[in-house]
Amino acid sequence: MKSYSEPVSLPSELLSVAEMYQADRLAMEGGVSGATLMEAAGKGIADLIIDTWPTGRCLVICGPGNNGGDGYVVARHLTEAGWQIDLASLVDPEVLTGDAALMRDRWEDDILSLREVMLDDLDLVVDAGFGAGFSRFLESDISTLLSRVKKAAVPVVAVDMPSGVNGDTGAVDPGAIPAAMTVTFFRAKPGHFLYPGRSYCGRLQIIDIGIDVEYLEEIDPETHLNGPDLWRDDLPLLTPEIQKYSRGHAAIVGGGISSTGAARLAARASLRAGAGATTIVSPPSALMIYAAAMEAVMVTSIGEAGDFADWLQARRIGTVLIGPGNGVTDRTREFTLLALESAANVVIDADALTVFRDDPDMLFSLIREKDEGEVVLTPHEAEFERIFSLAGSKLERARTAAALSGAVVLLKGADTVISTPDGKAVINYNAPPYLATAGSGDVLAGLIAGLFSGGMTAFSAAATAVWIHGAAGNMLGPGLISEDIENVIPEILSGLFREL
Ligand SMILES: NC(=O)C1=CN([C@@H]2O[C@H](COP(=O)(O)OP(=O)(O)OC[C@H]3O[C@@H](n4cnc5c(N)ncnc54)[C@H](O)[C@@H]3O)[C@@H](O)[C@H]2O)[C@@H](O)CC1
Ligand SMILES: Nc1ncnc2c1ncn2[C@@H]1O[C@H](COP(=O)(O)OP(=O)(O)O)[C@@H](O)[C@H]1O
Ligand SMILES: [K+]
Repeated sequence: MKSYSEPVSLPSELLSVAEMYQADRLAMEGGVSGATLMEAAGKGIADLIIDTWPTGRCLVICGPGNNGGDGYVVARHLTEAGWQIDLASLVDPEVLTGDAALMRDRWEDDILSLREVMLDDLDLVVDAGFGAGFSRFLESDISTLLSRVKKAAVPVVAVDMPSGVNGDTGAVDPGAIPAAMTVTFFRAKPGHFLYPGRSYCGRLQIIDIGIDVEYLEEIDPETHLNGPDLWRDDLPLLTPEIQKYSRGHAAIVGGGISSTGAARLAARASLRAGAGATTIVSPPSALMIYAAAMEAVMVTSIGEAGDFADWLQARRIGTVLIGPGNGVTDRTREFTLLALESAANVVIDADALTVFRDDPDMLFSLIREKDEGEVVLTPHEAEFERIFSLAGSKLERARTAAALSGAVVLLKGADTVISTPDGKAVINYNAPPYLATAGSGDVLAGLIAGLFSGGMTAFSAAATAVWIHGAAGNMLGPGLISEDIENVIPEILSGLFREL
């Protein structure tokens, strides 16, 4: 199974299953019948198949609902185009109702039962078993058929969702099989982009079936795919009068003598992302290491927590990043609390999250009480688990965590989710697996600090940083190490600024 494919440009709105049904309803109220939508859906899929594969023999698997209805339409159009079609129903076709029953009636050829399905000499399978309406689990006769399809190694085209993949959560039934292509309608769903669902979709195609884009205004979707359209206008623009401190001064709290790399990576990324100045706050014992290693990044030595608070104020620090390589220590904890009490924006990463594992509520109440400045939390799954014990999809967990903590929560991974406390969320999809390398999270945290310093909001800074990080991963490709990432930031930023 191919687990990573190069990103393509797609509409940014993601609709939950309920929002998709709402779009469907609005279209019907607007005068487009359900049968017209279904006909357009099936015809659109058949056209894509005809454009992609040479004419051959295809098995269309039809389920009990409207996803199955789409399957009957695909079968009819492929037949008209000269394909040889076997059509099998997962249920007694008599149980179909509404538009699906209508499309079944327009199918003039045989309908096979599961037992009658032959998989020899097939060129393609169309999976129109279950789509948006899938719930519970795949029954064994269906799983058995799907596993036979998988064994036959025939390419599968999934209608809307691969059967067994949840459109809201990306959860996958053990009986589901990966598609070569998934064709969905109007707008994609979170389950197309959240793992493991994403790796079952193959190439995702979104087709227009006659639902007016104007309905998006009424639906007002809360989830988007991450991309420049969402935050390009927030990028900090430089004017001729600008000077370094008006571009923002970021402080990166550094760790002790044996773990200085993380803060160094973060500090350089912060400068690259646009902080006018960046200073590493070193424990006195490690000062020489930081000082010898850094050029443009400044270094200061602070031992006592009280001195840290005074320094933040005196140097008018706009953004503090704390956590990378800091150690799960009293110092990390005290400095985090002081940063939250200051007027600065705060990015809390790595050890500065873990250090609150026994009393996360204390952290959250300080974040919620913070007068000035915003907060971003950047946990990977294990760190997230330590401070939030939440069940549900990655999207639900990030949303709930943001609401609970009062911070923007950035839950890392191949499908990083970023959510605001009021539930606005993005799913990132441009990050290649080359980024799974030591220190890449430190660079990400530094990018957020730099963008935050430049004046972006917490949500925009987080979303922009994750997208730039992903773009860097794609530019660098195999062999990437975290030190490389900063080198391609200027080129990526130039591209973004050119589009302004
Ligand atoms: N929303 C839209 O705009 C459009 C939707 N269309 C199609 O309609 C689909 C949604 O239709 P439905 O709401 O009928 O949903 P589905 O056809 O995806 O599935 C629902 C049916 O499957 C049954 N079912 C669900 N989980 C099951 C399980 N584990 N085992 C056995 N049976 C199960 C349900 O009882 C119901 O009969 C979409 O995926 C799409 O393919 C298209 O026709 C075009 C327009
Ligand atoms: N398989 C993957 N595909 C894409 N991005 C990934 C993958 N695994 C990790 N990443 C990204 O790499 C970064 C790793 O961060 P983190 O886990 O904090 O590592 P570290 O602590 O070594 O810096 C995160 O931004 C994460 O989203
Ligand atoms: K399907």
